[in-house]
Amino acid sequence: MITFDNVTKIYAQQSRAALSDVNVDIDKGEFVFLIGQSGSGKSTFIRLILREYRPTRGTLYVAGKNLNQLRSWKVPVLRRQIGTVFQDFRLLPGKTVYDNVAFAMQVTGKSTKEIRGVVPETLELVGLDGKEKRMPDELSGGEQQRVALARAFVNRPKILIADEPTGNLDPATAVGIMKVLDRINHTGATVVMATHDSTIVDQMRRRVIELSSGHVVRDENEGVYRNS
Ligand SMILES: Nc1ncnc2c1ncn2[C@@H]1O[C@H](COP(=O)(O)OP(=O)(O)OP(=O)(O)O)[C@@H](O)[C@H]1O
Repeated sequence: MITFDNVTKIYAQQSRAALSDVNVDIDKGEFVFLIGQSGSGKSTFIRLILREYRPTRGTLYVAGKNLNQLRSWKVPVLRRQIGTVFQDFRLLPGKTVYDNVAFAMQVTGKSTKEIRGVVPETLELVGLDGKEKRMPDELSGGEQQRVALARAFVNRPKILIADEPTGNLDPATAVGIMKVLDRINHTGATVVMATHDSTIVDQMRRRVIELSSGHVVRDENEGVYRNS
């Protein structure tokens, strides 16, 4: 589903590579934690998958496409196959929970009938049924992140990228968000989550890819945050 083939990324005006000779293969349906200190290259890894940048060297394949060769006008088609959530939720403040999620379907041209079927089902999946009419500022942080997850997943993308999704949440709330991500993963979606949350990584025991100064220094199944 995602293949980094000897990928190096050097930003303009920088001498040091943000990612260096990265070789990683992520299969359909995998759940991967991306860990590493601040500046180790996690965001760069994610931004390359989203084709915000191209590799300086090496080749990147996502959902069957060679991103080096992907034409700019096809990038939106790629991004429709990738759901994203971030630490800061990024909801539309003037829209209800329902409308925040429905909007993601409207922009891809889905019919009202389809939207009326899929949005409630997705809100139930993330544990928000009954809260459809609330505004974002009437929700807790955990609930706002659930809305963001519903919005990211409502079009049933093949890949879900979560960049520090629990970074603003207390530990108990974070566990609830991880349960939702696990549920989404069990529907067959590939999940890549960048995190600094060692407790979560240690609890979940999924594949761990650790970056250090742009290099993959560890890639192990059922991994933990710190290798002792
Ligand atoms: N747009 C950019 N232009 C130049 N250098 C950049 C840019 N974005 C990131 N970098 C540099 O690339 C390296 C990797 O940064 P990156 O943001 O990928 O790390 P990170 O692991 O996501 O860090 P954090 O945990 O703080 O989000 C750092 O040295 C950073 O300063």
